[in-house]
Amino acid sequence: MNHEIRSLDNCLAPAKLNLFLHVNGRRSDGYHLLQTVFQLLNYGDLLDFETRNDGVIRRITDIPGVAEESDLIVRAAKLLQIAAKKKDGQAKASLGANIAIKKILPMGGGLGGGSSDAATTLMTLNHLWQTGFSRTELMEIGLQLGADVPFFVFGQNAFAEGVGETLQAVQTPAAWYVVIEPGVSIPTALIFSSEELTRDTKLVKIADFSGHQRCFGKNDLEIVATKLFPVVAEAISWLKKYGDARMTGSGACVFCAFTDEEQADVVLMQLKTQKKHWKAWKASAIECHPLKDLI
Ligand SMILES: C[C@](O)(CO)[C@H](O)COP(=O)(O)OP(=O)(O)OC[C@H]1O[C@@H](n2ccc(N)nc2=O)[C@H](O)[C@@H]1O
Ligand SMILES: Nc1ncnc2c1ncn2[C@@H]1O[C@H](COP(=O)(O)OP(=O)(O)OP(=O)(O)O)[C@@H](O)[C@H]1O
Repeated sequence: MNHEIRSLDNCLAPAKLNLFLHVNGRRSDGYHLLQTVFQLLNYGDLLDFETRNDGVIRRITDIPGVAEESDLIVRAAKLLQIAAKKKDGQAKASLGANIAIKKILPMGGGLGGGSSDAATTLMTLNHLWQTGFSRTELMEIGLQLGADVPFFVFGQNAFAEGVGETLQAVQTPAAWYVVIEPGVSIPTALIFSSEELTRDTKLVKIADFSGHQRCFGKNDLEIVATKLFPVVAEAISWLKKYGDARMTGSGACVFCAFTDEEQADVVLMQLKTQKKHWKAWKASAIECHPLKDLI
């Protein structure tokens, strides 16, 4: 057994955007069948990991509003610990970790923050604990935590189907994205449970997306989210002056793509003077998760 304390600092949990998000149906368990393209950004939460030899898992920084035991980071570490014990019995009984997080991504923002934190935890601890799970095994563990977790473990921009777990790598355009945080937190379940949600968008083929790239499709969750949260509609309509703005995931964040960083800077400057109360930032599209090669 390896008793050495091992650590990795500043591990990125990147944000994702849903470049489009179609709702195609609903399963008998209430979960929705989707088609979406996930885009990774070079912007996100930062996590530090240090192993311990006493089997204890600790989140050593506070996240206001998220209790330690319900934090997706802690739940991910515990699921990995259980899976390792099942696989390797006694040898893995002492696996523990201290985990610190610098929370950058807004909660209920549609950027996949909690899911990405969980995926970064699975990938990093699998490496530090030397538990040897494959990418597919980690994606299966991740799916128990949330529909978006498998994508982050997959580690590449992807066309997703099913509830988000059937993934196919996809080429997306190089771009700078301006993202507006309208200042509300939107619970994903609230949007999916709306009677006004349309669930019958026709299935598309990934080849259709590859042809059109940036302006392809729509976000079916947008109609419901903007009705319940008018500030999201306001953000979309403000950003639409500059391009094809839309909402990511179940909201609340709104984004628009630009070819050049300078164009993104101009939009951010305008926003600063006209809409001082909205937080906004730019990030570039990335092809792979920075921790992809840990697995
Ligand atoms: C909207 C997306 O962000 C698109 O990327 C995801 O599909 C949501 O992923 P997530 O935040 O990881 O969501 P989960 O924590 O798995 O689910 C939250 C709630 O959203 C609803 N939900 C989620 C995903 C899905 N395909 N169908 C659903 O109906 C369910 O009511 C579920 O209880
Ligand atoms: N580490 C975490 N970071 C953020 N939220 C967490 C975390 N752990 C648990 N949660 C819970 O998950 C909820 C959803 O947070 P998250 O930031 O993932 O939303 P989101 O960006 O809308 O996700 P998605 O795009 O997947 O719908 C939060 O309101 C919070 O209660």
